[in-house]
Amino acid sequence: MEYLDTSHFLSLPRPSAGDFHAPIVDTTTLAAHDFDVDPRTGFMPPHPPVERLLSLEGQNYEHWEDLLTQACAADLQIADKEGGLTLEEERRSEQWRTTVRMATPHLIYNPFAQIRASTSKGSLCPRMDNAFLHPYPAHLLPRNSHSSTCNASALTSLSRIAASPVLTYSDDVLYNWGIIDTTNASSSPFGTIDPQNLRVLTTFTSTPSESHFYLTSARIELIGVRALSLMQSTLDELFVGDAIAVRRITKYLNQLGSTDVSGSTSGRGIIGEMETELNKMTVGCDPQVFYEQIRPWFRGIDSSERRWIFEGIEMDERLEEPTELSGPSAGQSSLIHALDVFLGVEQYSHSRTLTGRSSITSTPEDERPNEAIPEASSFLSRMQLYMPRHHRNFLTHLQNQNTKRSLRALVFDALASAGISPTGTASSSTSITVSSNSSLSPSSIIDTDDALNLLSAYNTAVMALKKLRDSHILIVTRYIIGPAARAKRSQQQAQQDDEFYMNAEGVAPLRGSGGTELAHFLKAVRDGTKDAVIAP
Ligand code: HEM
Repeated sequence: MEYLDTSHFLSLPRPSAGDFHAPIVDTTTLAAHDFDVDPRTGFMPPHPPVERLLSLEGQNYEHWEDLLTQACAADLQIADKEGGLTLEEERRSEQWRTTVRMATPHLIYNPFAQIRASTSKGSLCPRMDNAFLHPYPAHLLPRNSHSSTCNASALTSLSRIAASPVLTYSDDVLYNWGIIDTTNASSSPFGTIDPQNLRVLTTFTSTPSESHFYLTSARIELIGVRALSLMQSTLDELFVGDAIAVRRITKYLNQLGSTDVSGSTSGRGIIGEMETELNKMTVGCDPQVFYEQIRPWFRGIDSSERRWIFEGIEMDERLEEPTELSGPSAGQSSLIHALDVFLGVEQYSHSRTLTGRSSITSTPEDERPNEAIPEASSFLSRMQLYMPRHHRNFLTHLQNQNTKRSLRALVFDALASAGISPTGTASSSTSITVSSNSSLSPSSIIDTDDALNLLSAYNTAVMALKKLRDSHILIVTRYIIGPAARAKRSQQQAQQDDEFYMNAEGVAPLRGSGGTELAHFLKAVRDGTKDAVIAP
């Protein structure tokens, strides 16, 4: 590279974790691996994450691993569990915290190295934070608050790269798996990892329900690999933008969303397969176990009832108390967001106004911290902070592609080209006036059938996504809203009709681990998805 001028784009450094906020143009190629998206495993790493990180770049992580192993062995319990902690449980959790306090001043935690290793190992420190935090009994807490063990250097560095010091979806799902039968590691018909051959590495509760909860998401990620591949093919065809491209894109969209697809393993489109897998949550994850034992471990600052305290923060004046720390949520999955962006649905489903937070709870403007992404960001933008950096870049890239050549614009342009207005009225002339910024190539003429087929395939894919969200709402109802309502109104008979709870009055707004007022938020996202359907 020495012969290139320093201002040549190939000479520009690739943005590193530390340069996240630096104004450097990302000149990396558009190859999938630059975004840590593997053609066989998508957002999951192609190889099983290392189970025990001993050292990385000359730094020893064995002590951190030991502390985590000790936390698992101590069978730590959530402090505000039903009936509270027993004295023995309290003693065990305090003993472990003391070990952490004594050890951490001597342990170096380098989040930069950790994040570079993220494709092979989920972050240790965030999982430790949650283990430190949630078993803390109220009467032992300073100022009756939670406390976190994130040390000074970790907080400084993490805030610079806008990564979360608490647990994220990628820690729980993307980098928290191993293979059950290693002789059968790639037996999937699609040449990816067999979704049924996965096991979970670390859980908080050691319950099969918690493992099943993570594995369901992991399996959905693996099904989604084929969706990513169709997106890639569609983007290639969008670049061509002629009549053949329109027909090919129609085929790809049918594979994505149709209910009757030849060659599909389930007879459903890929989004339908993802929905089927989502519904299998009920097969191995018990709603009551989830609500009472698992979910409390996922609380973030914005879904906690108690304020968090960051031990040691006062020892470094450069540190600011984080205000944006949501708990892990599949809302942090890049896959569903990618589908939203690709289909051009996100402007409806995740509009800027859809923050997931009520006006009552949002921080007044003059008290807002100076963050890269402001408090009033949409849920989608906020959740991107919790994604691995390359995946976040992938979504940004997809969004940038949309401003140049969007699938949704192609549907409108193909209809216009065929003389059909999106409201269904055929124009008197079938001649085409291709505007200079049309998604179609200048000499392309799209006939009526092709345009209508494209419209139908597009709408079907959007409706498949809406249907996935319908099922998700039912899952959330079964796993959170129902148990919460039952807990609150235990004297009343459990209501059979799940949808009832979504509409029930008098039930205080429940918060998701992403900090949203979940019932209102999820319905708004689902309805927004439906609004993206283009009327034929
Ligand atoms: C027991 C299972 C599940 C529960 C209880 C649950 C709960 C929630 C909640 C409460 C939210 C609102 C955001 C927040 O505050 O966290 C949410 C959002 C979300 N969840 Fe789940 N979830 C579950 C499983 C899944 C799975 C397996 C997926 C993968 C497809 C998923 C995908 C999403 C997405 C994409 C969002 C963002 C909203 C949207 O775009 O529709 N969830 N989830």
